[in-house]
Amino acid sequence: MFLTGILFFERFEIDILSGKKTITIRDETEKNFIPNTIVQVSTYETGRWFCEILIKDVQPITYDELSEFHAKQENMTLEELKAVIEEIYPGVRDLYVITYELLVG
Ligand SMILES: CC(=O)Nc1ccn([C@@H]2O[C@H](CO)[C@@H](O)[C@H]2O)c(=O)n1
Repeated sequence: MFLTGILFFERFEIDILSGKKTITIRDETEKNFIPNTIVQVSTYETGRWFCEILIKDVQPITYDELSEFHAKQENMTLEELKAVIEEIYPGVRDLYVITYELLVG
């Protein structure tokens, strides 16, 4: 089955709603998003809904392939992005870049 909802840490909500953060990087448990489908977005902490996104693309990537290009789309430096991913997914090297467009905020 494909995924129709996604959770984000509250600390990223403002960046998502302002359009500064246009990708998320997830592990294989969250790779089953389908391009051109709408996904409901809620906070990880309390499950509070805060927007809808349109999935544009899902592409596999390894941790070592992450670049300034991805960091810019996360509104972070590459060092910050790698630290965040290492914190959320310690030791995971096979990841997925999910590109999305904000629909309702
Ligand atoms: C709530 C939960 O289960 N998982 C995640 C996993 C990732 N992310 C964010 O995606 C980007 C790359 O990983 C970074 O901006 C992360 O902080 C998130 O907000 N929540």
